[in-house]
Amino acid sequence: MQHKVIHVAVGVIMQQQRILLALRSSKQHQGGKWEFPGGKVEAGETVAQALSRELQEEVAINVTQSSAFMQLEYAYPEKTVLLDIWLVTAFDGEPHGREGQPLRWVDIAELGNIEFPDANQPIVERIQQQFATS
Ligand SMILES: Nc1nc2c([nH]c(=O)n2[C@H]2C[C@H](O)[C@@H](COP(=O)(O)OP(=O)(O)OP(=O)(O)O)O2)c(=O)[nH]1
Ligand SMILES: [Mg+2]
Repeated sequence: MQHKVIHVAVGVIMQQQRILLALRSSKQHQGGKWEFPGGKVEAGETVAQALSRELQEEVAINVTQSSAFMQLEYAYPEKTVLLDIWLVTAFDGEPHGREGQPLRWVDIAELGNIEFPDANQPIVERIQQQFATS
């Protein structure tokens, strides 16, 4: 059966070769896994607007510099998502989990060791390709 595709704004928040991750609560879809903060694009919003809103709501930052990074559609058994992934390279504020979720900064080189939602593998590969240090 063909379901509606859920459009999601996702922020790869980068600072000094590290990326900010948040733990999805066990009650959420793909719960217990680490994610790039973000959420669903609402009707009438641009993706950039959704990204700014979600990052303010979830991790209390104000995005000041971002650029489109990649898009990826992924079919979970229960829903299909279109992840619209943006690189956030500057922001105001000190990130904290406004919904009680733990946050962590992870070195780009360590991203391969993190348990992400199943859709995220190509995102991790692309970040590591583009920002490899050694
Ligand atoms: N934010 C985020 N969502 C992801 C990632 N990878 C991935 O498959 N997803 C999926 C999980 C969810 O089905 C969907 C995002 O929904 P969400 O739960 O963040 O949406 P939201 O913040 O608007 O939350 P809610 O109001 O519906 O509770 O995208 C990721 O890295 N970050
Ligand atoms: Mg969310």
